[in-house]
Amino acid sequence: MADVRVKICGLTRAEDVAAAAAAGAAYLGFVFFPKSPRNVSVAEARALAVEAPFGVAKVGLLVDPDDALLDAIAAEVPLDMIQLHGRESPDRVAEVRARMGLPVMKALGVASEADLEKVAAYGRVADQLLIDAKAPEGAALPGGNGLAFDWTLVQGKRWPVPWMLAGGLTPETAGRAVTMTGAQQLDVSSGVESAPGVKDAAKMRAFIAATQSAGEVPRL
Ligand SMILES: O=C(O)c1ccccc1N[C@@H]1O[C@H](COP(=O)(O)O)[C@@H](O)[C@H]1O
Repeated sequence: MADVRVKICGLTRAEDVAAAAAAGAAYLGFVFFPKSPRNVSVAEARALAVEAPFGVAKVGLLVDPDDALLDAIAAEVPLDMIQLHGRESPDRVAEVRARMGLPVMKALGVASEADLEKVAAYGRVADQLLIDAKAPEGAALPGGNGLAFDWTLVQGKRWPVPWMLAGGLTPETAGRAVTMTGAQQLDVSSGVESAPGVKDAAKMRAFIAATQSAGEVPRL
């Protein structure tokens, strides 16, 4: 049995927050990005976050946020972590971390070995890394596209801080993702939806169950 921590991202309804937590999610993600079908306003995120069960980490996903948005979220939404999913530099990651007084997880889009060269610089300033598929050129969203990357790129890698695997994961692929990469944390959004932005409780349960019954996490 693998003790894998799962983040369910892009929650927009109270019933989905409850279902994700009941299924065993370790992290709940709220997307603050108007182009996303999973976007929530600051007020909507607050309503969801205050009802989230104790002990489940609430993560705010932002894409190149300005300080006004950060301050509005800090004032209203009880979060435990910030996920930066844009083109934020290492210096900006450090600034956001200090401004919010919260740990920051920096997402890095990966399509080739060269993309992993950035890990060292971000590993010095971020608390966690999220290794995601690189969004295609011209895509409306920098993540949440249901696209996977070549997992062999992360096999055997050691990161300076804890990391999550993301990108196109589904209940059908989650177990193999854990076994192949040794990831101890997975992040999923579109793979547990019945339509863009609509979470599916059965898929969330199946996803988390698949991670827990995956083979022993190999020591790579
Ligand atoms: O989910 C979104 O709408 C989103 C928008 C903007 C940036 C990131 C987004 N989601 C993150 O993308 C990855 C992969 O998602 P998927 O499982 O392939 O749909 C994940 O980290 C989400 O948090």
